[in-house]
Amino acid sequence: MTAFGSQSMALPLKRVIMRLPDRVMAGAEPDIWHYGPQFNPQKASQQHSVFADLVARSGAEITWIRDGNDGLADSIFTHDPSLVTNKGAILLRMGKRLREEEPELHHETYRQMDVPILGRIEAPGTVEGGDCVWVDDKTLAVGRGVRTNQTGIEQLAAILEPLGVTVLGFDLPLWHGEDACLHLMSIISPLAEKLALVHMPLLPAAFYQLLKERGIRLVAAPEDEFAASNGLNLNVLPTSPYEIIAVAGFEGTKAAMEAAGCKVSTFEADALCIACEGGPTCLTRPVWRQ
Ligand SMILES: NC(=O)NCCC[C@H](N)C(=O)O
Repeated sequence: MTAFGSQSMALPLKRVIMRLPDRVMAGAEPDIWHYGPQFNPQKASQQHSVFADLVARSGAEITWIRDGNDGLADSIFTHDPSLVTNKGAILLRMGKRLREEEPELHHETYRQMDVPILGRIEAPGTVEGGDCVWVDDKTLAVGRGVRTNQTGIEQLAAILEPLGVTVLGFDLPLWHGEDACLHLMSIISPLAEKLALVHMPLLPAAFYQLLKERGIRLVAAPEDEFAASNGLNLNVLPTSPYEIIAVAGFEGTKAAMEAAGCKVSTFEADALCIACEGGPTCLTRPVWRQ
């Protein structure tokens, strides 16, 4: 069995699931997928390859989902179709209909890795991984919005209850509408156990209060960079506490993380992340953090 277990957002990343964009994004129609004008599949592939090198150089092992011509362009955002706990993986159910086949790809990958399946979200429930944030190893915050609904949150809570994990739902705003992607992870990225980068204006107030109560220090990302990046300045990946991978070009956000003690590596991602509404966190499904 492959080692697994991940009830933290920032412990050293040992293994992730990723998917190559080269074939699955090749024919993607931006209007169908809600991708922006910077979308360019060849450039996206090159940028993904630079990002994958950064992940590999951090010491994390990458398990690749099988490549193919299935046209599931968003399946490169492997953070979303499943969640991994210390007792196994949970197959989620996507709120974006174009993504509904993706949890089965993850199922196949976990079978190959011999990672047990702890449970799955069933219709009419929906939960996307980008809406799930481990506040600590016994508390999972979940954003209730366009992608994740109340039924899904209740199913997730029932699956996690035997592990002693409390699931807390927080309402997200509609922001840019139901076709756009706004996950809870679009407005917070943990940087270390007690440190997180946030876009303060969109944080659910009760979630903000919970973070404060738990002693988590919040680093506010510059608001103009959030607007300029479509929120992707904030979607950063800790490969270890204080070791961060971020999208290039957002110097204020980088400086804010550095001032909080982080070491930040960047990669160009206009055609990949900014165009397709998913950043470094979204491109990885952590399977093992320890
Ligand atoms: N966790 C994330 O924020 N994932 C980003 C997913 C982007 C993808 N284009 C989507 O709309 O689902």
